[in-house]
Amino acid sequence: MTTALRRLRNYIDGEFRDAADGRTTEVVNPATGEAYATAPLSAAADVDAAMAAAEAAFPAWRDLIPAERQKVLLKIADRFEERAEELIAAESENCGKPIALVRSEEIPPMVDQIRFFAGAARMLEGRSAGEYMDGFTSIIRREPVGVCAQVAPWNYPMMMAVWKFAPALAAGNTVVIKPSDTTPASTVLIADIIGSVLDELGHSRGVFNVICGDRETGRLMVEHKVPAMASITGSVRAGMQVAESASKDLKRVHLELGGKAPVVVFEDTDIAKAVEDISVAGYFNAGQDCTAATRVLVQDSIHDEFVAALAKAAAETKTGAVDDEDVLYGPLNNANQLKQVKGFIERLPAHAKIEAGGEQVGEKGYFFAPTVVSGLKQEDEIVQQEVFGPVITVQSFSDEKQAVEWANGVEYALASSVWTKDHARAMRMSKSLDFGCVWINTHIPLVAEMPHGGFKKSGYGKDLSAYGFDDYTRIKHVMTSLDG
Ligand SMILES: NCCCC=O
Repeated sequence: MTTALRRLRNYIDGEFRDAADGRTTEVVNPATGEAYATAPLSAAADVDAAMAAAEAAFPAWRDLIPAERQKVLLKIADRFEERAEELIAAESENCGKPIALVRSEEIPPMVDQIRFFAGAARMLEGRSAGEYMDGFTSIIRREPVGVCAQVAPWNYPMMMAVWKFAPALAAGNTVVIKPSDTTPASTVLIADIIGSVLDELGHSRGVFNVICGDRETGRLMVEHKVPAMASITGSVRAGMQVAESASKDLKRVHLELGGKAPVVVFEDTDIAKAVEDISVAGYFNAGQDCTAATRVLVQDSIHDEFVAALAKAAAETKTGAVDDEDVLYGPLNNANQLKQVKGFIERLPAHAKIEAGGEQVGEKGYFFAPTVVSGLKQEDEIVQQEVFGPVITVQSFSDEKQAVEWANGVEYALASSVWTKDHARAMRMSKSLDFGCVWINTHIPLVAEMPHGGFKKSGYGKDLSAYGFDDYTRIKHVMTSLDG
């Protein structure tokens, strides 16, 4: 007996709609490998409709006093809490994520982040107004950018949607957001939540629109004439395409494109604590995290002890069913990602050694074992490229200079960490590490008040924080004559 697939829809101007031409894609639960829903495969007509709704809603939303936008965001945050179990269920089915961890690790920060941006809505800053030429006063207006086209990734579909819509709406922009084609369910649910709040508080539902679809849909959004800004979290390849498309009409671009975080462990570190924290930061969310503690560089004097402890921690780490509370992570997000991760392992050079894991787990779904690979060289593919799977690589370094050179010797530059009891060394390393974030004796925590974003091929623009908020605004100089 076949069960009917649930039908997800776009959310445009306050209405749930199928794609105009009726095309759909199947949405697969990665824990089972089975389709559970269909989602629209949106094309130009759908993108036009969503952009038109966001464009029509923009003037009224822009012109609200910030306190009114704050009220909307605070209510959205409350509603996220009230409907948390629905969000958790959707996200867990989207991604195969352990239910208990979505509840404890995703819902509270998301709610906090929305509340942070609700506050930011009332903190639109400009530098001092004043007389910079005799007889004239200059002031700064900080304004929203306009309609924002936003493309979210599949690793944290709900949270990345929050990182995009919350600062954009707080600053007075309107939004058209596209979830990944593998994970649309939680974003469609978010549309229901935001739409109902907008309605209750008397605002146009066109302020927030969701378009489901694939890369081509994303391209149509970015190239569309309406949005003033394109924001994407995704691969370097996707980011470069967005930057190129956006350059045709000089749209503002905001890119978060992944990482290859070095985890630099010096010989004076507390090995047991470092191993415990690094294995959680490397395997959480199946390593599908752009800041994952994926690339360990360990000082040669403690290398063997450290690798043995890391391999033991990997063997004790559990992946499995969404309702198993002992599980640290679920499956890889999709069949293609499983193939990618397997490919990295299959192509390992002869000098590499698999210390733990290295294979798929179970026959159903896309689970992969917690893996440790040692004996690697700086130029190896698995050291240079983002694996986005539960794989921690280990290299052995001799001194601080070599550690810095290897840590910085990749094209990504999002996050990093240094592990040492020597404060001066930690401070020297935090200056030398060429990454958007340096953690000291920890790895992966983030807070709404601090920026998340990288350098080099990790992209540009910040998420979270007042810096992220500013990215969704533009500044205008107004100069007035004092002669009347
Ligand atoms: N830990 C959150 C990282 C966001 C991007 O993957």
